[in-house]
Amino acid sequence: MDEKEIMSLFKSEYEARNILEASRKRIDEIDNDLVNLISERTSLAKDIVSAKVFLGMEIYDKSREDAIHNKVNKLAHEKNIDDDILSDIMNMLTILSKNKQKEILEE
Ligand SMILES: C=C(O[C@@H]1C=C(C(=O)O)C=C[C@H]1O)C(=O)O
Repeated sequence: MDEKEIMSLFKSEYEARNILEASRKRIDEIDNDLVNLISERTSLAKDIVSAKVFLGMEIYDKSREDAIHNKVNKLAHEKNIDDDILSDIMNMLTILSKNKQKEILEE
């Protein structure tokens, strides 16, 4: 999009400020949802690590993480999101889960 095209999107400064404010409000709501979802994902650690101990499995499961990365890579392409960045985010989520699983075993 060139600058001329962007400038034609709004009729006034007032309108542009309103769009900015409404978009930021929606981002705040989405961030809230994301944190709640991350918390829910991480809180599955107790059930997961308990089942793994019973089954004699390690906390780290490479094949499961590879499957998650493949799935998210496909979604990144479908949604036109940078796949390396989405992969980094998934890595962070798996670290949260593994750290929580370790913490539970140390209790
Ligand atoms: C949650 C698990 O434990 C680890 C964390 C994973 C995750 O956060 O998705 C996936 C595989 C494991 O390395 C699991 O095995 O499912």
